[in-house]
Amino acid sequence: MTKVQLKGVRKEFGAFTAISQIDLEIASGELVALLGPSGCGKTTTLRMMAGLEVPTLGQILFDDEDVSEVRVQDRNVGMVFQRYALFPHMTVEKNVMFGLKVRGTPSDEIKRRLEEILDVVQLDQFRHRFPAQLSGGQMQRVAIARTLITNPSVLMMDEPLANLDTKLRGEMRRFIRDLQQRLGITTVFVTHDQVEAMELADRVAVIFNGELAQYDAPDALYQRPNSIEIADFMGASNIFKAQITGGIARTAFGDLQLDQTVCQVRDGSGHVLLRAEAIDLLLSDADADQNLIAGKVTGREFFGATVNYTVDCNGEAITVNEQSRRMVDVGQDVWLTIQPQRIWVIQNPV
Ligand SMILES: Nc1ncnc2c1ncn2[C@@H]1O[C@H](COP(=O)(O)OP(=O)(O)OP(=O)(O)O)[C@@H](O)[C@H]1O
Repeated sequence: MTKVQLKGVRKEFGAFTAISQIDLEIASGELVALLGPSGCGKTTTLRMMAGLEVPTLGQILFDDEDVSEVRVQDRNVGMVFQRYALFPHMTVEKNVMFGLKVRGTPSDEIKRRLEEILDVVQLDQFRHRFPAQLSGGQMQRVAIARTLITNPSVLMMDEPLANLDTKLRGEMRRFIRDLQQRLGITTVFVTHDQVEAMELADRVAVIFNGELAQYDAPDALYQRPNSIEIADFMGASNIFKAQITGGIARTAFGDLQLDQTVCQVRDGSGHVLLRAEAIDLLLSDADADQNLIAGKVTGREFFGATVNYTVDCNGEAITVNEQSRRMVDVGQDVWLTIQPQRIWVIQNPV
């Protein structure tokens, strides 16, 4: 298990700066997702960790040792890409063994590792098949096995599930998470999918425009984003302007009592973030005595297990998400309520 650190890392391609400066520490055995929109610099960051790109400035350390100048083949990292890059003319087991063969590993050692790894990735029954005879998920498991058999100290995955359909992606996420936890291998995973990052990672590094915008555990990132851009990127639908005065947020639809142990606010302007699933929708105002907002349902989207309501509250459209145990009709007058500790405030800089 290896600890990975990036210290003041910058990457320029000619006159273009892809990464302005990144400091990041990945603990030994941790799974970290690099998350961000297309072109933000995720792959460049991963490639620098792997040794496929040399940083223009800064250092990359593996277990406190500077590896910035160490070549990719000497860094002992395992790479898995979106495209599986399997050898089409080789069977599963030949593909998996390939890395050890070219290293000249003794054949009995290769055989022992092969059995171990085919068992780990549950590919034993497919060992004599060719890549064309496998599903996308199976091919990706071969690609992972081929990397793991070389015993890398760090596993690096660049959008490995991007080619798979939604259901298979879900299965593969659980597979990768299980595998990573069983092996305890330090893993860096590039994705532009927020849900994937949150489901898989111990911590998520959000990269915007070549900078680390936030580095946190998934729940912290989701509940307590440190900017509106991050809140938006993490799928928040209810972000409203507010004026903060004495622990109260004044909004266009009314005053909201805040919990100052959750967000230490000072007086000034900013935005409140109300998670759609944290809001209760009431048909009468008798059930709540604080943070009560009057409104009218103007839209309903049914997703099966859950339903989204759009509620007009004094001209602001608030989204409420609840389980679809009941259905509230469009046009119905309602009240919304939210507990102070579920409100997050993003303040404008002074
Ligand atoms: N070899 C290169 N030469 C010049 N510019 C490059 C090179 N590699 C990457 N870039 C640029 O650096 C920026 C970051 O690219 P990178 O591939 O790291 O982004 P990304 O976040 O992984 O995006 P995506 O999700 O689309 O793969 C992009 O603007 C890209 O065009």
